[in-house]
Amino acid sequence: MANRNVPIPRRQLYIGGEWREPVKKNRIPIINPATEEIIGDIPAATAEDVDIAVEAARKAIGRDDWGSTTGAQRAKYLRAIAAKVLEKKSVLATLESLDSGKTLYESAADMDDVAGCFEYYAGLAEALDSRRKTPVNLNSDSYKSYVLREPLGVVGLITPWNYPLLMAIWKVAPALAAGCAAILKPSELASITCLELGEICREIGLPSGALNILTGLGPEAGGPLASHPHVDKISFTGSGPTGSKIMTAAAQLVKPVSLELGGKSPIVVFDDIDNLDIAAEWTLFGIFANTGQVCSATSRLIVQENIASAFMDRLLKWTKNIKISDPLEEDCKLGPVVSAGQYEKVLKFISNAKSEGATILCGGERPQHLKKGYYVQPTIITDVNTSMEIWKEEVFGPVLCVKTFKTEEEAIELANDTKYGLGAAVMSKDVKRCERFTKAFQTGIIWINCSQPTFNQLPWGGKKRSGFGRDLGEWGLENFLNIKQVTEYTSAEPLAFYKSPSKN
Ligand SMILES: NC(=O)C1=CN([C@@H]2O[C@H](COP(=O)(O)OP(=O)(O)OC[C@H]3O[C@@H](n4cnc5c(N)ncnc54)[C@H](O)[C@@H]3O)[C@@H](O)[C@H]2O)C=CC1
Ligand SMILES: C[N+](C)(C)CCCC(=O)O
Ligand code: NA
Repeated sequence: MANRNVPIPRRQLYIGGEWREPVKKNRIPIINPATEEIIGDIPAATAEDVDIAVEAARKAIGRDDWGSTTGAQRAKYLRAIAAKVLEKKSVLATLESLDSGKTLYESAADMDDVAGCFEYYAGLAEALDSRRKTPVNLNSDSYKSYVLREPLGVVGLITPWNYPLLMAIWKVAPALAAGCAAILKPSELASITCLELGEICREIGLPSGALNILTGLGPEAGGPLASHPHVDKISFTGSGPTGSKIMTAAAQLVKPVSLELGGKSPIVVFDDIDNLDIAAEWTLFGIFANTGQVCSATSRLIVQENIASAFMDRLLKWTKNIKISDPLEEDCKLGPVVSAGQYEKVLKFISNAKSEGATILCGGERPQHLKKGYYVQPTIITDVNTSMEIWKEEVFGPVLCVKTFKTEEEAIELANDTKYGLGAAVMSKDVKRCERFTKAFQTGIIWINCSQPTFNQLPWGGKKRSGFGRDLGEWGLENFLNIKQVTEYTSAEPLAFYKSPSKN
């Protein structure tokens, strides 16, 4: 077992390059979901602190040490942060697991991804220097033009608890690469590693105010950020209802938002797959990785009828093999869900499915051997119909629901039978069929013969109620740029639109 005695640092808000006590001095307890124990606390920001942080961010943009940097200069900061994250990887990963219940293996992988994301956007920041000013040919003798890509300004980044540091970095790295000054508001359920990012920024000497970190409750800290008149954009990842509130607040000021909001993604398995075990493992990974707390989790299995019984048999055998334990134990593959609230919510979804007539094929309860902690067994639910809650609503827990199909048309209809549109997976060795599904799936992310692999280079986001806008890739950077056209009149001739007074 990893060292669970890693001390939990007691931090303040990170504003203007310094640790600063919240104006109202409130703090929120940190709960370890594996033990239900309070292991520390985080500062709770309110509107007063948001004002101070926005001011610090605006100052940073006005100062040469941040506001006049080239992409290449900012890339140096991003690379220094990446190196620090790797240097502190083992402590950061342990803190992430203690705070969120994520398995240590997954937390460590997240820290590699965090460093990789900073490195990736360091490259894009450098490349931005040659793209900063693009001449545009107007086919005109009288006008000359160019287009500038500039930092958008002060941006608010509101992020969830399921990948606490990684989801923050998907926004922080491109925002800093673009030259924005950012205010990060992580989830109150898991903020430790985001506060440690503040310490890293201090250590590497990131110019003050370029990144500010405000922990606190959603309505008290996130709300004032979303409605702040001097915040130029909000980028949000989290639940649909909160996304809707943020969009409403931002709409009052016509503030742009990008929203990445959950899903109910399908995985369609065809009878032509060569290997049931390979497909079964991807299906498992698609719903039980991170204990199912993944916005893109493929939580609806749609399997061809003639292989359904064989496939479900394999799936059950694989599921029985998942080690459920304290997330710091070696080989743990399923930890607790993040909080008491999430635990109650997941169990309620399961009991509602039962009362609506579905069958709990496996799991559905707390594991016998774990008396404390917010643990839920990996759960597979069959005899599901499309009017059931379990088919329609995002559980955000280790719960897979299953339906069978006969024809391709039926599979597509089932796959798209959702208000969400984030991800979708198809498992088949028929290349043409996979192409047909790629076109038919109404989502922003398509996985063929896999589920969940994610790369910094690729756009991440959805359609329908899964939101709009894209994180990652060049699209992630564009989120934080203002496109400015500059047009110059170069002719010596007058405009000659009005009657000239000199001719009176
Ligand atoms: N799509 C995704 O990646 C995620 C989906 N969820 C889903 O959402 C459900 C609820 O989880 P929560 O932690 O409550 O998610 P949430 O969407 O409420 O929280 C996400 C972030 O928004 C902030 N927030 C909350 N209310 C706000 C407001 N009025 N104004 C501004 N910011 C606000 C939170 O403090 C947090 O930083 C989960 O059970 C899960 O189903 C949760 C986290 C991530
Ligand atoms: C793809 N993965 C699992 C690394 C990240 C998913 C992001 C999310 O849940 O919002
Ligand atoms: Na926690």
